[in-house]
Amino acid sequence: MTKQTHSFQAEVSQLLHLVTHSLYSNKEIFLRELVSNASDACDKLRYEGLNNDALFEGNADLEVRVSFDKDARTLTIADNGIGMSQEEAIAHLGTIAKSGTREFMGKLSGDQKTDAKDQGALIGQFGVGFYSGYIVADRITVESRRAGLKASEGVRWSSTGTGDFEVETITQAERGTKIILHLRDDAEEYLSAWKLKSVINKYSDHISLPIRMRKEEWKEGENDQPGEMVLTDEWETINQANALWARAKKDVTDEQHNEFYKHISHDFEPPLAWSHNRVEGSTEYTQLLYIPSKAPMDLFNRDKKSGLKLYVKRVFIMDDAEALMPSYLRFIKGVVDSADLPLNVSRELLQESRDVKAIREGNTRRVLAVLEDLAKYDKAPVAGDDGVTDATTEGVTDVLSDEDKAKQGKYSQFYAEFGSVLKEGLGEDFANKDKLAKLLRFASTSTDAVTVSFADYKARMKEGQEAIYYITADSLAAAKNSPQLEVFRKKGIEVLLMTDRVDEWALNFVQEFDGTPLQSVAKGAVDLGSLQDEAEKKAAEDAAEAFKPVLAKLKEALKDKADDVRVTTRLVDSPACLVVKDHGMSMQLARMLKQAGQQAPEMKPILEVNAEHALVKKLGGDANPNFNDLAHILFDQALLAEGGLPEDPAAYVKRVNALLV
Ligand SMILES: Nc1ncnc2c1ncn2[C@@H]1O[C@H](COP(=O)(O)OP(=O)(O)OP(=O)(O)O)[C@@H](O)[C@H]1O
Repeated sequence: MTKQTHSFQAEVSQLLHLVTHSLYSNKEIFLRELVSNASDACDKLRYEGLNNDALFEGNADLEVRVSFDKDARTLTIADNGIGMSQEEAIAHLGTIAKSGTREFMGKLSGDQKTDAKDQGALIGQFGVGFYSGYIVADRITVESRRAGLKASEGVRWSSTGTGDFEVETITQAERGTKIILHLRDDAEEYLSAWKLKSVINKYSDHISLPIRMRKEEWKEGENDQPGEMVLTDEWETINQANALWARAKKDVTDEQHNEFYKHISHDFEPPLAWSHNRVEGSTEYTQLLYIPSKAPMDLFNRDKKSGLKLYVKRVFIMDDAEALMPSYLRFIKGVVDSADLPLNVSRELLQESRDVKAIREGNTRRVLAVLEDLAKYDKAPVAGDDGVTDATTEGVTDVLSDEDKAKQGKYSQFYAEFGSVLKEGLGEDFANKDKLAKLLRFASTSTDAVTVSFADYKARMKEGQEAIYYITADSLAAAKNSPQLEVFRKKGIEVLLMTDRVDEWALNFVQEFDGTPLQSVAKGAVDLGSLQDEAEKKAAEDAAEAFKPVLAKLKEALKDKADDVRVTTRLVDSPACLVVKDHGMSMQLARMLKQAGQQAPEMKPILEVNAEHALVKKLGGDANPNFNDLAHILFDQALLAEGGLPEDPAAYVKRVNALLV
């Protein structure tokens, strides 16, 4: 192929512009990105080579070489990994491969307020892959040959990073890729072995391949000239070159974990927590699991692949090994390195393997244990609390180690990001249902913060209270103002306020907690049991008795709308409310299903009326000429109060207006 010129994809030009204009404050990350790509390329070769030994071309010692040429002012990062064909070089280096990068770019350019410096700081943490080379280079030349292709089928790609790039065919004996950076004037510092080593140590020490540089030697000066370090022909390994997860736990620093996590997840924030273990027994494996700090944008896509990489005896096998984690923990990132699985294991085989099942169960247990631990130290103040202690930290002494102190607040952070997905586990993972129930947090009538666990609630239950009361609603405001809460408020009984869309579905799987049943305050008749005294019970019965004739008329007037009408003691300030039968679907869920275009059972709610309320009293007997209109208004208002809409809003308005004039 003679030299051809191609244009960059529009997003690449945009990215390159940002890279060159805003990243000067954090230049050195380019090396992390290029070494990371080289390492990925070697992993790919090792994997493809499992079934095709010829790809190694007689050399299976994979490595990355970093070298520089002071005179030519170039820095080269070379690997003997999978390499690129001509088509691959055009496709991969002319477009943005990572969907995450594209989203990130969208966010950056959408936010006009961030100036170039802030943008620089942001992308600096995020990493922009190959294109980060342009932070320090005014031209990048890539020479590559894909493993298995003929020497004459190599490719040279070259660009100044402005608009277009050139490609031509070259002959390259060794497979793999050389990234040659023609350094800018202000990037001369990278022509120093000392500088390069320090950056590689900082960012790339976790890379399991050897990263090699030419050894330097001190050479005495001649003729009174000062001595200097000169490069020799010997290559030395400058990193630890063993897989991070295979090292002893105590030998891995937090910074190394942070860098490794960023390398495997492409996340730009450090992880919230991690767990690193060697599991021995009938199935042997090493697990290194990270809980991210932030949820990805596609968290609720249940088809999203898990974030675990599978290795077998240090050989990379696959990304996104979904069989290693249950779907509700799909946000966990990390590595599993198995000692037992065959090297040629396929995705299909993974689904059926007993070892994999054991690993999945082990991973699940481990993640839940980390979450339990974070939850134990989560110091979330409850309303009226001075923030010093609360029920969640009970049992924890005041003298916390620094490590435990660092855990404070992390569970709330985790829960805000991932609480909803965790709830999927209630329906998915019956073996761990009890553990998951302990990890749930809700707002309640005592606090708007989503921090109340079932255990906290139980510890605060009133004497004689027999159930954990909760209400589901579309929003916190709707839940808090729900008429169904009135009697609970009056009696000072806490009610959990559940406002997450999945709550009602998830609660189907949790009927009780630690022996105490869960009871929706919007379902069935209220039975406060021994929380109600005899006098109250008697008064309620009398009121119901006296109200019977009106009730009969109400039932008749509303027979098309209400399944039943009854007198209730749950209301204090409101005239009426709607409830559903004990095990019925809540009105809120039925509405949600309908909105989502799904089948929801046609159901008529029960209208409960407060016989003590002035409006209800006004309904009166036969004499009231407006009885029918009032009855409908009562029903429609109860519907409005719980977030619904009257079936015929115009008729409702007409009725109210008729009474107002
Ligand atoms: N050293 C290399 N050897 C082989 N291919 C490479 C090398 N460097 C880059 N590539 C190819 O170029 C593509 C683009 O690289 P870039 O750094 O922009 O993002 P990325 O590495 O794809 O992100 P991710 O790591 O998520 O795949 C890579 O996916 C890879 O196919």
